[in-house]
Amino acid sequence: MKNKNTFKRIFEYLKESKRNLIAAFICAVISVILSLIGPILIGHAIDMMITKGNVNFKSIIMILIELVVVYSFGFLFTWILTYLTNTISYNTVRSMRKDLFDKINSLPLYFFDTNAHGDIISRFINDTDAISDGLLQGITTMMTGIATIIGAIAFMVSINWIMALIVILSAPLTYFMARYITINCQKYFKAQATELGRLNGYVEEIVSGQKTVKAFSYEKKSFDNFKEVNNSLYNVGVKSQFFGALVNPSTRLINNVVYAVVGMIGSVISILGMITIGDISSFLIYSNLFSKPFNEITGVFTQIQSAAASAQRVFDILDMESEEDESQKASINKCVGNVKFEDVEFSYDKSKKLITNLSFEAESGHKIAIVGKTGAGKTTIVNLLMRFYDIDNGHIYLDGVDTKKITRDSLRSNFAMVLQETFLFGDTIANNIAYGSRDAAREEIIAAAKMADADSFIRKLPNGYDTVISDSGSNLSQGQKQLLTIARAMLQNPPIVILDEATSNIDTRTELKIQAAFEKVMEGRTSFIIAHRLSTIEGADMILVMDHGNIVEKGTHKELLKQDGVYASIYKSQFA
Ligand SMILES: Nc1ncnc2c1ncn2[C@@H]1O[C@H](COP(=O)(O)OP(=O)(O)OP(=O)(O)O)[C@@H](O)[C@H]1O
Repeated sequence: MKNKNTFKRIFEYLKESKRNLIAAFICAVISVILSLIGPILIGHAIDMMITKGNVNFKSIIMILIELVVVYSFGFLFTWILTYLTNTISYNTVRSMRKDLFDKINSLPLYFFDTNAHGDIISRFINDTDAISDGLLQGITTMMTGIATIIGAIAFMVSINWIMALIVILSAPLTYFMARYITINCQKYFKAQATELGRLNGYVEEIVSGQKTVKAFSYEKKSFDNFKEVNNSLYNVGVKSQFFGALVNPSTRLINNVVYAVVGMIGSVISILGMITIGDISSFLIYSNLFSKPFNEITGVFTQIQSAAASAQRVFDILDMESEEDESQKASINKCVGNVKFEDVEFSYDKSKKLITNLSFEAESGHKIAIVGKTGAGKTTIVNLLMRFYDIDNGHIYLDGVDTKKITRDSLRSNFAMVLQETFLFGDTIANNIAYGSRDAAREEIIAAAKMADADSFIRKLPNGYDTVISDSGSNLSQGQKQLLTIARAMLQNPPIVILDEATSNIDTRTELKIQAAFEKVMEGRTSFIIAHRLSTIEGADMILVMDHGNIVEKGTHKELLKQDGVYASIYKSQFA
């Protein structure tokens, strides 16, 4: 049932290429008709050279010329057919990839947090490739196959209907044999696509985490893990081919037996004078032409099944629930920057409560520091502020407007984030700074970089602002990357900023630079700073101390020290 639905959905995509499909079908029919005329001509030629000294050379030469013309046109139409089917298959897969990309952009962050990135990439690349191959083979073979079968039947019946009946009756046998085998190996094709995705996921993880792999001397273990996934892909691959490869030879076997039987019967009725040698020759060619598509169709069955399994994996993503449609929601322009959390409840895993009753208010221009031990829920506050995740209960207001009632885009355009894990794109430094402000002029980019104190190091790079960042910034230091993201936030110039202090990998001098840049970016903006070193937040307007998802203390540095609670104990431990 699922398979049937998958084919139906592939067919929906094929509809986009309706014109090309019709043209391909016409080409298929013409090339088949041309290939079917050949055997009749050959039969006539044979009948013209029956006995020694009794050969009609003139007519044979005429037939040869006709044959050359027929086969030349056959070549031309087959070539056009191949070109058209390629276009159809590429177009279909292009549309699928477009839909996939569109879908990926609309999926909630939860999807990326819970799925291996390599597996998602595999669906994009390997699975769509398998669909393309399946379509290419499937369309050509089906079109020419069906036309050849119908044409060959007509020609065979016109030559001798008894022999034709024998050939035709053998066809279902071939079909059922092929079907039986392919149904049985379908599960292996599914497993193959899954294992390929797993392999992709693993390799991606190891490549991007190479530093950690090396630091922990994990090479051997990672190689063992890789071997396990690789072997399991090998095993399902071999199993699917063990059964899949049976299809073609077994159908050929049936066809060859039928071929021999028809030859024998033909020679008997020819002795009885009911059929000429030329007709038997033509008939045998037709019987071959008739059975060939069955072999080919059954041959591509495996490929089509593999394409269907891959298509299912693509459709699984397309069927996932996107973030809620916001076309009816209002947009907000630049806000003043008043933020209010009111009785907010939220948990990632709905069976495990995290934030149960969180309320606080941040006035425009204020600096709010969020502190707490690891896993306390600091990043979660950011996730909720930006609506990367939606809250389960309560309200978050921006300038008094419930953020659920406005579009995510307009909400997010009021924020800039500088995270610990900086992400840079494989583009120039200038374009990376202008990522959130695409229309920015070069002078504005440079001014932002200067404010973030990034200008001096950028100028020392081989191509200055036009230096292309390689592999998400591996040619830059951690501190330099963070300065770039601060410049990005400066350029964006939003009313609210979210800053995540870096905890590691930064030398003291760069850290001071970052601190200074942070101070500048916070000026005149509502700012949320996830602080790890309490020395940097003494001047904050409000410090939220978090534990187990909730705020356990709230106030200024002085007030919290006076309370002598959690904050005071963390502070003392850092400055003891
Ligand atoms: N995407 C997620 N899915 C499920 N649980 C999550 C997810 N992200 C975080 N959590 C859990 O939610 C809790 C709060 O995590 P959060 O990342 O907000 O902590 P944090 O205070 O920012 O920690 P850190 O200082 O280590 O970054 C943790 O128990 C964490 O395991």
